[in-house]
Amino acid sequence: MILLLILFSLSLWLFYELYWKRRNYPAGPMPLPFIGNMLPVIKEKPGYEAFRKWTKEFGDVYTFWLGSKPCVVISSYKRMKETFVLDGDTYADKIHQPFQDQFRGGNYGVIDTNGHVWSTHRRFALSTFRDFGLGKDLMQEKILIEVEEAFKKFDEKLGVEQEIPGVFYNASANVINQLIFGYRFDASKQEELKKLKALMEFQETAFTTLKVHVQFFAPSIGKWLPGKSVEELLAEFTVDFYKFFDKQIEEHRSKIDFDSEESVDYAEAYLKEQYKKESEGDYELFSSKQLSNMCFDLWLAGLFTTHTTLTWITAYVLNNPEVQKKIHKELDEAIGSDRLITTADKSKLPYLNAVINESQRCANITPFNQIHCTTKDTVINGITVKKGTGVVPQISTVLLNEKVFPDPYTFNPDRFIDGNGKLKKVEELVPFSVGKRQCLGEGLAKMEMFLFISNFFNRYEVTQSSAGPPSLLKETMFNATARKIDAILRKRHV
Ligand code: HEM
Repeated sequence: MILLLILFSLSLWLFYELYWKRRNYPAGPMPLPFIGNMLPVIKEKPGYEAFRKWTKEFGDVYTFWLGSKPCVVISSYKRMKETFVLDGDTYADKIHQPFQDQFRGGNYGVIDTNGHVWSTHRRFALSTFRDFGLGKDLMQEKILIEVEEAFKKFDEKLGVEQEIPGVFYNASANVINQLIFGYRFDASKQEELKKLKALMEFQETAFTTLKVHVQFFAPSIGKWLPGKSVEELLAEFTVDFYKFFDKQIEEHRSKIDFDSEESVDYAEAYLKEQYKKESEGDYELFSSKQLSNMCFDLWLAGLFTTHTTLTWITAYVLNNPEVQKKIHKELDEAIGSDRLITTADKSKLPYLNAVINESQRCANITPFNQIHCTTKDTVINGITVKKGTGVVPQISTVLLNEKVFPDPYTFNPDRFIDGNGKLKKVEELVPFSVGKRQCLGEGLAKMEMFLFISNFFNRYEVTQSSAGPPSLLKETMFNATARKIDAILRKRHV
């Protein structure tokens, strides 16, 4: 009798897991109880192939189960445009995870917030960055200072093997810190930078343990596994970051001239807006806690992605020496000296821009992308999807779509060059995602990539180290981080 009862319960449970809970979602791969569809993604890191295979099998709208949570995946550019762009408001929210409130101290920041808080602070950050970039060209000025500082570092070891990503890392950290807090990590601030770098490295490795992965997708199982929990790791990693941001904010507050209209960095612009709002009686929207969370989001999102992409571009070029020859030929014809290249030169360098585009496509640094969620009941591909359902713009599948990018795993910048030798606009190049949540730092990132890469290859001939070309393997999940790269640099203009 007991055995029959167990069998009956088991059958009911399997019926629920394998059929009933899935019946109102777009068809997709069969999820396993507790872990959902994570196994194929983990098996073939960083997961591109699992998503491509499901797109071929189920089409460009299917359901992927993150543990026990359904997530509707949109995996073609056409459908992403119909949903995330043309019906953007319906897809603008983000899935809320309880641990976010815990480490942020509430519902703060821009990456994880929704509604009025999110839209106000996204708009404010964008307009502040736009003022720096367009009105005064402050952004380019700051980046070019870092280009020259990076040159000084590289020049110390000309002709011998040296590590490239570390220099790009410091340069990217200086750019984002200049924009947020108005200063760079010069010789007197190296200890500070070292500590922040250690925290970033901790973050990149600590969250890759089995326990964290399982806890994220199947919390009920994950919590029993040995090791540190997501909550413990987040507390450990974020506490010192927030200390750093709060210290900078307090220093700014003590020096600020609230009567001057001009602001030289984001923190100053924010504090002035806070002052204005408070004098109107609003103490909530521009709170101090929100400012430290904004700094957290901008600092981390801005540094990790840019540094990783700069490293990948170098890795792809080192693996393709003929590409570097073409870059040098174009630079010699269009620039012809070692003067600093600026954004005014961008249109003269279509091949270099094509190399950056192709590197971003191949680097494909967000294999899963962020999980959005629907703000109301809606219909996707004829299927009703309830308010609050997870939805992902699966950009990595679009970047590897062989109909748009034939032989998608081959690095071929020429696919972005048209018959007249001009840069081709390819809409499916979406490394910054699409729609209302599209990357907030896209303008900054594009400027950084162009100024660093054009000036780097204009100044140096870059050859591989004795270890050979850098590995292009991606072994981590969710963030396709680049490897260590050693190379030999020689000046091209002497
Ligand atoms: C090559 C560099 C970069 C790449 C490839 C990249 C890519 C992305 C992607 C894929 C998203 C998620 C979009 C979505 O939810 O659908 C995103 C969001 C975001 N990025 Fe970037 N990013 C880069 C650089 C930057 C920089 C330099 C900053 C900082 C200034 C930044 C700040 C942000 C923020 C704050 C968000 C969240 C936006 C929101 O939820 O409204 N990113 N980025």
